[in-house]
Formats: sequence, C-alpha cells, structure tokens
Amino acid sequence: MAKLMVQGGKRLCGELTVHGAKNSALPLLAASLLGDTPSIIHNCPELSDVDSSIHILEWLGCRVKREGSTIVVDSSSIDRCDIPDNLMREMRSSVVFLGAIAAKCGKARISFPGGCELGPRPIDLHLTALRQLGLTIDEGHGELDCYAKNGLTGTEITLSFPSVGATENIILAGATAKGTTRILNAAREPEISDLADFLNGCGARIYGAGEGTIRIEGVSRLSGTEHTVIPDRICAATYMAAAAVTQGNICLRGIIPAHLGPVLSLFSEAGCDLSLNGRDLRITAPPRLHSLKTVRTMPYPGFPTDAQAPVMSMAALADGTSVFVENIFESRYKHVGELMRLGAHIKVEGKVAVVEGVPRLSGAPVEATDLRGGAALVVAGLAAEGVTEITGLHHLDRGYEHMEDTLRAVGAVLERV
Ligand SMILES: CC(=O)N[C@H]1[C@@H](OP(=O)(O)OP(=O)(O)OC[C@H]2O[C@@H](n3ccc(=O)[nH]c3=O)[C@H](O)[C@@H]2O)O[C@H](CO)[C@@H](O)[C@@H]1O
Ligand SMILES: C=C(OP(=O)(O)O)C(=O)O
Repeated sequence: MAKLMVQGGKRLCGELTVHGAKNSALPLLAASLLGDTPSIIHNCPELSDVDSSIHILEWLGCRVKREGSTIVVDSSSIDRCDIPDNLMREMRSSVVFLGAIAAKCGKARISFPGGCELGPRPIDLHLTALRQLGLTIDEGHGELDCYAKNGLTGTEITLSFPSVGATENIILAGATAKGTTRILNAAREPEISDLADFLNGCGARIYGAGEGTIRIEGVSRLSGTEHTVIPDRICAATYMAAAAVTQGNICLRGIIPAHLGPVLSLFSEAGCDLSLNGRDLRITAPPRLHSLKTVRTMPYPGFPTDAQAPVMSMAALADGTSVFVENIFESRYKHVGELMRLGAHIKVEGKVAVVEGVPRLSGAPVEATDLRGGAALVVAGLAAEGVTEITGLHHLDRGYEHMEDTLRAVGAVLERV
C-alpha cells in the first residue's frame, strides 16, 4: 500500500503554479461530447478523475488524444449512450455526462455516481430538472434508463438548492434543447461560468452564468472549440494553508484572485500577509497563526466547503479557538479524528467543529478518507514534528496533480513509498 511520508517542520519558500481546476475540467470533458467537430482543452490537470472522464469518453466511442495538459476530444465517432457502473462509481462528475449524452443521443443509460463520501449525495435535483426538460427516466435495479422521444425542450427550472452538478447537467442538456431554458437559484461557482464559456465557444447561447439566474437559448448544433481550464481555487487554498502552517513565504502563480474572495479574507484574518500582483499571489505567514472567528461553508461566493478541511489544519495550530460550520455536506468532518491523532484538539457536534489551537502537532500514521480530508493531513503533516505517514493516497490523486513534486519544489520534505 502506497504511503506518503511527510517530514514536518520545513518552512515552505519559493513559487508554484496552480494547475487547472478538476471541477472545471471534468464537466468540460463531458461538454466536449456535444460538438460535431473536435474540442481542444488546455490546462487539464493530470488527475485520476480526468483519466476516468477520458475512459468514459472512449467507452462512448470518442477519439481522445492527450499531450501534456492538452486534451483533444473528437466525438464524431460516438456510438454508445451508456456508462457502465464501474466507470460511474469512479467519481461524482460521471453524473454530468447524463445531460450531455441525453442531449447528444436522445437517450442514456447510467447508474449512480461515486465521488467523495461526504454523507448522502443524492441526484434528485439533477433528475427532476432533466425530467422537466422532457427526459423520461426509468429507475430500477440501480440503473437509470433515460430517453427523450421528442428531444429535449427548454423550460423554467427552479433549484431548491444551488447544486453545482445539477446546474451543470441542466446547462449541458439545455444548450441544444428546443427553446429557452431558465435556471433560477443556479449555482454561481466559477466552474459554472467556465462551462458556459466553453459551450458559448462551441456556439451555445448561455447568458448569466455566475449569477443566480441563467438563460440558455437552445441552438440546433454545436461545434468544438479551443478552451483553457481555469486555475484550481481549491488547490490554491490548500497550498496557501501549507505555507501558512510552516511559517512559509510562497508565491502562487496563475491564480484568479476574484475566485478566492472569502479564502483570501480568511488567510488575512489568520495573520498572513497577502500581496497580489496580477495573477500571482504571495503569502507570507506569521510566526504563529491567529485563530479564525467562524468559518461557515456556503455556496459560492461564500467560503468553499472543499477548502474547509485544509483550513482546519491551520486552525489546529493557531493561537486560540476557531469555529467551523459545515453547511453543505452532512458528513464532512472525517479528517477530524485523523487530525486528533496528530495532536489537534477538535470537538465536533453536528455541523459545528470547535478547534482549540495547539502550539505543535506531532507526526503519526493517519489515513486519508476523502480528497480534501487527505489534503488537510498533508498540510498538518508539513507542520508536525517528526514523520507523518499518510495512507489512502488514491483520494489525493483525484484532485492534486503531482502533489509531492509541487510541495518538494517549495522546500517540503516528503516522499511516496
Ligand atoms: C465534481 C464537483 O464539481 N464537485 C463539487 C460539487 O459537487 P456536487 O455537484 O456533488 O455538489 P452539489 O452542489 O450538487 O451538492 C451540494 C449539496 O446539495 C445536495 N444535493 C445535490 C444534488 C442533488 O440532486 N440533491 C441534493 O440534495 C448534496 O447532497 C449536497 O448536500 O460541488 C460541491 C459543493 O461546492 C463541491 O464540494 C464538490 O467538490
Ligand atoms: C468533493 C470533491 O469532489 P467530488 O465532488 O468529485 O467528490 C472535492 O473536489 O472536494
């Protein structure tokens, strides 16, 4: 079993480039199905979830070529409209292929998606919305058999929660539906805007992405396009946390500061000095981090749930008590028990975690049980005295490209054995 051995206590200094966003690259790869000419997608990170998306595209009959971080998808040879259960289970984003396949083929057969286990992750909002667009969905034996006899037709859809995945599925299905689709209470995450930008490059007419109401005027055909994936704001937050806990001083290159609003405020509150220069961000950590008042995870533009765990490792070492309220997922504190093995003092009650900062953590064997929880353990391990031995690395490989190399380049001492 692979392990990450992290020798803590090294100050991080230097610069690193933030790779493309997983949560953008995955829906863009699904969207590439819709064009009738090839799409070229730059800045696709090397992640196991990206590999899973490529496997799905190839299964469907697409020709996919990868050169470094550029992926070219030619969907003109698509000859299937189903995704087998083993590919569906590999990641959450397998579910956004549903909207794309249904739009392209008028039918689709899938099962339920995988992804990080953060409590129940139903897809009811996706299915209700797609039904409103005219997709008939028969559920049984763990499968969803979907067909749209008369094609998809635009309509007004109100989401009871601004679900990221459901908003993406509606955009994908609505782009070539007959007539206009309006999404009320749409997710506003930057990854939604990136998807709309990609599809508009293909000839779609999507207006208002990034706002609470999105209007999609269906078009009869889409071409391919050339597009660059936005930088990963959650990786940026994770590497900032790594600098913060090691009294580090690093420059993150290629970020989009506007995507990091509440994250930047939080690092300032912790006493870090932040200096922005265009798309570069320098973070200089204080000798001891300050505690954080209350970190409430919220849909964008609020504080992202995906950054909650790495930031909790900072709070674990801060001077004073910090409070976290996890509002998005029911069970997103699985890293707490592992952080406590490293000496953190944390109490969890329902959606609230109270973190009493300690002056130091000490290395121990720990297990990553989900992607960002694993990232939190790496962050904590970089600060802990001695060696932190992390297992469950497949979770990290879903979301961080060459994490060890990236951290080693800024002075961390860690290796995968
Ligand atoms: C691949 C990807 O982009 N993953 C991100 C996406 O996940 P994902 O798209 O799964 O997240 P959603 O925004 O859909 O989920 C948010 C909340 O809504 C609930 N819900 C969602 C859909 C549904 O049909 N019914 C329902 O009840 C979920 O259980 C959860 O409690 O957004 C999350 C919230 O920012 C991030 O943590 C994930 O990193
Ligand atoms: C929860 C995450 O991913 P997914 O939705 O793919 O499980 C994440 O990126 O933190």
